[in-house]
Amino acid sequence: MKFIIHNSLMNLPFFLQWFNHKQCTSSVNCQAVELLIIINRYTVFSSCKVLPQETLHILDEVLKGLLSIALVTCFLCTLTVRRNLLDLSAEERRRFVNALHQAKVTIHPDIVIATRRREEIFGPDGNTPQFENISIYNYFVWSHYYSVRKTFLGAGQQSFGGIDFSHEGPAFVTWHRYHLLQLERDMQNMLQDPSFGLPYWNFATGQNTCDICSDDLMGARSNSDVSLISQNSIFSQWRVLCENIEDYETLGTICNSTEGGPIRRNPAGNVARPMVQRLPEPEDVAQCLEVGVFDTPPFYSNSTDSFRNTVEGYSDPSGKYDPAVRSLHNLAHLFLNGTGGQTHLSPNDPIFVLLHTFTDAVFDEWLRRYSADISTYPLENAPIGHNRQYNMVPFWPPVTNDEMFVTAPENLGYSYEVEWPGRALRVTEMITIAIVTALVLVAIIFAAAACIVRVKKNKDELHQPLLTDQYQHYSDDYDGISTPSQSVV
Ligand SMILES: O=C(O)c1cc2cc(O)c(O)cc2[nH]1
Repeated sequence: MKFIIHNSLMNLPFFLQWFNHKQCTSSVNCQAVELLIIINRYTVFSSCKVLPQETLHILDEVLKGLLSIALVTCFLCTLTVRRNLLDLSAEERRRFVNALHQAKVTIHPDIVIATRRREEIFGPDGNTPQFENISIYNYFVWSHYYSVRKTFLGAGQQSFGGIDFSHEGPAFVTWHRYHLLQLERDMQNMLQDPSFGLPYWNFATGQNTCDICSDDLMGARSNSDVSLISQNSIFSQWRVLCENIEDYETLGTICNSTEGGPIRRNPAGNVARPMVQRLPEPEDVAQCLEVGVFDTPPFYSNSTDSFRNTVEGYSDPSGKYDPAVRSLHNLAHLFLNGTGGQTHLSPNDPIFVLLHTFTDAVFDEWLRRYSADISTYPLENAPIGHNRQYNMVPFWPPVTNDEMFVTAPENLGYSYEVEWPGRALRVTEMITIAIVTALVLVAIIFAAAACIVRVKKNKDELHQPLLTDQYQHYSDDYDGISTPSQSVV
């Protein structure tokens, strides 16, 4: 028992790092930390009887301090709000763009990347480990590349492209969720600001222009080359990682930290593919959220009536699989028409971050509406890496898909500030509403007519001479009539 408390004190940085790794992921986790510390307090009292009372008191105070740190961390974690990029003030926009650039040029404090496969990881002499430092943002790029990279099968052989740990399967949403969480946490640490939240790009505008491609945000189009970013944007200076895909595939190497050419982006400019010249409609999001089943066999890109495949964008927005269709997330990637449209490269364009936070917001809304129903998330038979309890490649420390299948505000310490579009009415619904409205109108007209008739009838009755008047008249006449007693002879 003494070991536990000693350990928790000595390993405080590690402990907080672990705590942070879990992103203060839930109030349950926060409570667990609280409980752990409280338990330790009591173990001090119960097991360290040899210590003088004063020391126990000091230890108790130290532990109370730790508890406060943990609780403050919890409190700050819960403050992360992901907002619409277009709603940020000029100052907030500037800070966000600067933060991204800082992440692009700051060496990741904890991570190095492997640049060779396991067989060659110790280098040609067996004594030169093949790892490299990498920047925070480039690690974000590299981990996405790694998740989609082809498998080297040997010199002179075609690499195998059938494995994708992050797309075309149920893990699409969970993998990208953790990918973003990792970047957000790394940036929070870099900025020393635990409330920093990644904004989102609501790409479902139905427009054929990129509304966030301005120089105060993700960069306008260059005047000199339609597929480049304007010189007025810092992103025109960014250089792309993992470009040399042919080399990796033929030599059996892995993308390293060497940067190459500039980001290419030509929104709506794919003349050969008119379908990707326009962004998804707001209605598409509303329709996608109506698909209540998370995923369906074969848990792949040809799944039909699957929420995951619909938001990923291999189905039409109502959930019907169609090989010719690209919608929602896929359509937004292809609309960018450049670096952001190629899976091994796409995170090099920082729009990737915003496109995926929005996709994650749709996922989170789905989780909320359907009470995070995980029953159709496959335990087995999904593509490799996509089963429910499998670790997501290549994240470290290991994290499984089901750990990300939880509502974000309650479990992961962040929320989205977003309003969801209402779904347009179907023809059958419109007909039903028309019939009901017509019936109600007929009923109102009928009731009004009945009322009018009744009022008129009452009015007529009111205009009839009163009995007293009649009596008066009779009486007047009566005066002129001789009474029976006055006998007229
Ligand atoms: O062709 C597609 O549907 C497509 C392209 C593309 C690029 C990307 O980075 C993704 O993450 C997905 C994706 N889908």
